[in-house]
Order: sequence, then C-alpha cells, then structure tokens
Amino acid sequence: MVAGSTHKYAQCGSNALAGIIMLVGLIQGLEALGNRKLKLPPGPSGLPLIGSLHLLGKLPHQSLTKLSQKYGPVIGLRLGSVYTVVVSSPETAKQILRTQDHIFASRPSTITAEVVVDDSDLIWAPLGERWETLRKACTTQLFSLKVLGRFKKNREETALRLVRNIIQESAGQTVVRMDRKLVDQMYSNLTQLLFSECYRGTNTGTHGVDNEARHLVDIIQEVMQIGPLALGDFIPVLRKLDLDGKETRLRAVGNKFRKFLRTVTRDRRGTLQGAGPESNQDFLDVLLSLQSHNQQGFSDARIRGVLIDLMTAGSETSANSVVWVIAELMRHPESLRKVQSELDMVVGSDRLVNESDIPQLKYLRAVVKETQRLHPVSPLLIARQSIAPATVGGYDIPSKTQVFVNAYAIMRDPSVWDDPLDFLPERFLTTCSHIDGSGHHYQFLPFGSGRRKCAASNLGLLLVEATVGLLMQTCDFFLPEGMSCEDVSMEE
Ligand code: HEM
Repeated sequence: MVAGSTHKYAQCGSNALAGIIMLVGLIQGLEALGNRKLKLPPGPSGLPLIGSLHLLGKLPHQSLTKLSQKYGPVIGLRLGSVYTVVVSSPETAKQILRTQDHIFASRPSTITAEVVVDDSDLIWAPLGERWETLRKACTTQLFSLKVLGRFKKNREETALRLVRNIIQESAGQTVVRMDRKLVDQMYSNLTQLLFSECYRGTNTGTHGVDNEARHLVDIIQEVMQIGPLALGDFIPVLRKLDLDGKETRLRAVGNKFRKFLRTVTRDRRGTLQGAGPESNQDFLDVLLSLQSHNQQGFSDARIRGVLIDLMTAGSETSANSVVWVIAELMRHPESLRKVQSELDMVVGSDRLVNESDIPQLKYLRAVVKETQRLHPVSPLLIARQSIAPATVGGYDIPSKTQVFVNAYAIMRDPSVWDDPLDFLPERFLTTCSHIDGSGHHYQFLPFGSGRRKCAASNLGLLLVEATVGLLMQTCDFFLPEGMSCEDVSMEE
C-alpha cells in the first residue's frame, strides 16, 4: 500500500515535471518568435528547460571562455529560462561598462538578494533610488580617503597580529595554513571599520555577540561557497523544489546575519557611541546617523543589507587575492627575491613596511597586478541586467537580458596580452605600465568598471598590497620538503 502510494506520487511528480517542461518550452518558443527579427549573438542552442546550464560546469568562467573561443566575443545562451549574454573582449566590455553603462548597470533579481539581504542591499540593488543612496553613502562617507585614513592604525595593528601569529605557529610546526589566517585578518579589518570591534583573532571575546561575530566569518565563507546564483534563479518554476538545496542554505545564512546585526544595532542605539565626535565614528555610527536624517533611505533593513554586503564582499576577495600572490611567488622564487630586495631597499630592516611605503614598492605592485590578471577573484564580475534594448558588438541585446563580462577571458586573451598564461610582473613596469585596475583599461578589470565598479577598490587594493608587503618583509616562505615550484597547485 505504502509502495503503491509512493509510486502514484512519483507518477504525479513526473507528470508535473513533463507539464512544466512543456510550459517552459512554449514560453521559450513564444519568446523566440518575438525575437526572430533581432540579430541575436551566436551561442549554443541548449536543451529544453535547462538551456545551456549543463555547459557551465564547476568553473563557469572557464567554460564560458571556451565557448567564446568557439562563438566569438559576444555569445548568447539560455541559462534555464534566463536569456544571457556573455562578452569576452575589451571592446565589447567597454560597450557594456562605459558606452552603454546607463543600460547595463542594473542587476538581476536573485534568490540571494531576496533571502539573505531582504532585497535591501547595495550589491544587488537595481539601478534606482536604493542603489544611488547606498552607493553615495559608501563613496563619500565610508570609503573616502579621509575615513580610511582614520583606521590606518587599526589595519597596521591587525596586520602585525597576523605576522606575530604566523611566527608563533611556524615555530612549532612546519606548515602554516595561510588561507584561513588571511580570511581572519581581512574580516578583522572589516569588522574594525564597521563596528570598531576586531571580531577575529587572538584577543576577542568568546561570549554573546562577540562569539556570534567570530562565527560569522565561517558563514561568510559558506555564502561564498554557495555562490551568488541558485538553480531557482535560472528555472523559477522549479524554485519551490530547491533542487540544489542552495535556497535553504542561503535562508539559514540570512537568518544568522539578521540575528547578529539586529543585536549589534540595538546595542549601539543603547550606547552614546554614535553621538561621539566624527573622528571616533565607525561605519555603523555613520549609517545610524544618516538614518536619523533620512529614515526611508537608510531603513534598518538597508543598513543590515549594506553591512552584510561589506562583510561578504570585502573579506574573501582580499584574502584570496593575497593567497594567489603567495602561490605565484612560491612558483616564481626569482620574483619573490625581487619583492624582498625591493622591500630591503625602500624600507630597510630597521622598521616595518607601512601603507605609506606602497607607492614606492613598484615591483610588489606589479606582482599584485599580474596576479589579479591571472587569478581575478570575481572572474565574471557580478551579474548585470539590461534595462532597455541595446546593440553590442553588432548584435541586438533585448531588454532584461542577464549580462556577464568575462574578465577572466579578457585578462588571458592572447590577442590582448603577450604570453598571456605566463606570470610576468615586469610587463606592468614596461609595456603595460600605463594599465591599472581603475576601470579605465578594459583589458584589465579586476575591480570591474563603470558605475557598478567595486565600491571599495581603494581599500581592497590597499589591504592586499600592504599585507603582501608585510608578509614578504617578515617571513621566509618555503615549500614543504620534497615539493618543487612546479608542484604548487594553481587549481581554482
Ligand atoms: C581585492 C579585493 C577586491 C576585489 C578584487 C573586488 C572586486 C569586485 C568586483 C569585480 C565587483 C563587481 C564590479 C562590477 O559589477 O563591475 C565588486 C563589487 C563590489 N565590491 Fe569589491 N572587490 C574587492 C574588495 C572589496 C572590499 C574590501 C569591499 C568592501 C568592504 C568591496 C565592496 C564591494 C561592493 C559593495 C560592490 C558592489 C558595488 C555596486 O554594485 O555598486 N569590495 N568588487
């Protein structure tokens, strides 16, 4: 009897699925009819229901790079039911990020945006009032040179703690896990800026909110592992089934963030900290003070949204960038030696390198750039959505198309870069010395470009360069015994 019922449900399920496939096929067919006068970009034709989702694999930027080698710099494909365009050349990237930025600077609505940040944050905000208000606050009140300058001492102390901790640990054992330490360090830097608390490290509290905050770094790593897009984003009719389990995990993450941030905000409102002089204010103080002047623009949900954005967008990206630099330097000992002799020359051995030395550390900066070129931490930038019909690379792009700029493909393109797969920092001191990540050079896009460019690229770069400088000045790096440079895995 039980088995019979199960069978019946299974049959119901497969009938429903067949119905869904037919319905989606019908909708796609009607859309295709509507688009038939358009000159759409070439691309794979895809399967019913899933379109070309199966072609993305575990590393979509790599799969899309291969597709662009076959179809050209503008490809169109259906990911589930979402029509998507991917561009992979500096010229087409410029058309998206600059010439037609007003059309392509919006974001698609996503499950992450809905369940983690209550559709109230900056990163996932569509173009409009919310994005403008929050972005302006970030640019003028949070990441200005003046504000970042106020926290310089904190950053230096956090970096010193990292080095002390590495030295202590390496005295007792031969292998130190740098990736975890760097995430902790970047997270501490951010929580200092946001809440005046260094929530990760040796001298943090272990009770109540401090304890929750310590664990948030693990949650952030989980968010990054889950990735920004779930299956339900591509096949909305299957969203309720949550076939990849991502929505459930994202909801749990969102609840933990909300709980922590509600407590922190409530506690802060109960103290006088926000009323202190501007020079003592952290980001939470600034956001609460903006709220007192503009309740709607800085609602509690929006404040939480921005704080979650900054915690997630800032820590893993900066930490992973440093991990890639170390990996490249381990594979290229001659570059490692050059970085260290430059530090000897510019800083000497009587004091530690600090942020004001960075402009003089030209080789170190070239090493960071070359690493970002080969290993962008956000290889497809963040998904965009067009808000009006447009033309890119001679192809028609309908309104509401999801758009990815494949920065990974562009930064490894042999028609743009000499020896694109080789690690050659010297190129940024010679032939490519004029190229930087400011967003004006469309062959080099580690931070994106245009109005949606990274909101804190100055801070991100500073954290990466300063941390690499301090690590290379104070530590000697060796590969474990028996391992050679060629053995270092560069698998993503
Ligand atoms: C090396 C470190 C970093 C890298 C490589 C990086 C890279 C990026 C990239 C590629 C984007 C997407 C740009 C686009 O769509 O065109 C982005 C957006 C963003 N980043 Fe960063 N980022 C870094 C550090 C940070 C830090 C430290 C923060 C803040 C604490 C931050 C906050 C943001 C925000 C808020 C956005 C969304 C901007 C918007 O939609 O208007 N990032 N970042």
